[in-house]
Amino acid sequence: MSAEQQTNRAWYIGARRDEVGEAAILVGDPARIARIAEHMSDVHFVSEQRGLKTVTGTRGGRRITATAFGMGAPIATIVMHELNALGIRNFLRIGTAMAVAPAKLGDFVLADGALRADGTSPSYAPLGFPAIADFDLNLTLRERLADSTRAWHAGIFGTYDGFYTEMFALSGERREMIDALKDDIRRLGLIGTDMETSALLTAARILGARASTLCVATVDAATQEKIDDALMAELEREMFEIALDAMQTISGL
Ligand SMILES: O=P(O)(O)O[C@H]1O[C@H](CO)[C@@H](O)[C@H]1O
Ligand SMILES: O=c1cc[nH]c(=O)[nH]1
Repeated sequence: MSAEQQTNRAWYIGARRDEVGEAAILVGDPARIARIAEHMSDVHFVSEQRGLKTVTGTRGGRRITATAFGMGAPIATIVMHELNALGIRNFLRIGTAMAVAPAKLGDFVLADGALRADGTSPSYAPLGFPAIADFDLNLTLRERLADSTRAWHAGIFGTYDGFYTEMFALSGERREMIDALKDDIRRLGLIGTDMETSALLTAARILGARASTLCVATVDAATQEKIDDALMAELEREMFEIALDAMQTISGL
């Protein structure tokens, strides 16, 4: 696919071309930007616009940008699209996902692809078009994950727009509907669910970029149990290291 039109300053994230690096890490939570910056040197924080925070820093001699999109596929793809228009061709989303057995709370889950139940990816390509992660990037991530002491799983994610209607039930009535969806998810052998991966993988292919998703499994799909904050903080630091190592290694496109 050909690359999208290029720009020197992105509309929503507000970054100029000289403020971004050669690869990008996309996070949801804006609080992760200051924390990932601690894992890089020579950091530059881009002026925040619309709550979209961006930092660029050096890791292993490469400039890497991290931007926080907040939540959900529409804004995640806007951020990817704008960084791509600034010249970035390598993307990794890192964050959290709901775990589907055999993945357990605290495991890493790597998306080889994703079921497209999001509403944004059809604006990039029809539903028959697969949402597949970049093979080289995932090989690099697999090698790095193999060196970690944590359990990890690679497989297909499911990406959904409705957090309280498709993933996490607050009421008993919703719980029954969501449990029925979870039965399908288990039958299909998905390893995790989130709100962005299928849109990002589809958009990246169309934009001529490579992309993948690496998450910590933070909510158990069957029980709705959540990971505790101390373990999450530890896993987040490990996830930053794995992601930055992979993005400093991967090159080209
Ligand atoms: O990966 P993080 O930023 O934690 O985000 C995850 O949590 C949010 C709510 O489900 C969604 O954006 C989802 O993908
Ligand atoms: O339950 C969860 C946890 C993280 N991310 C999601 O999209 N869902």
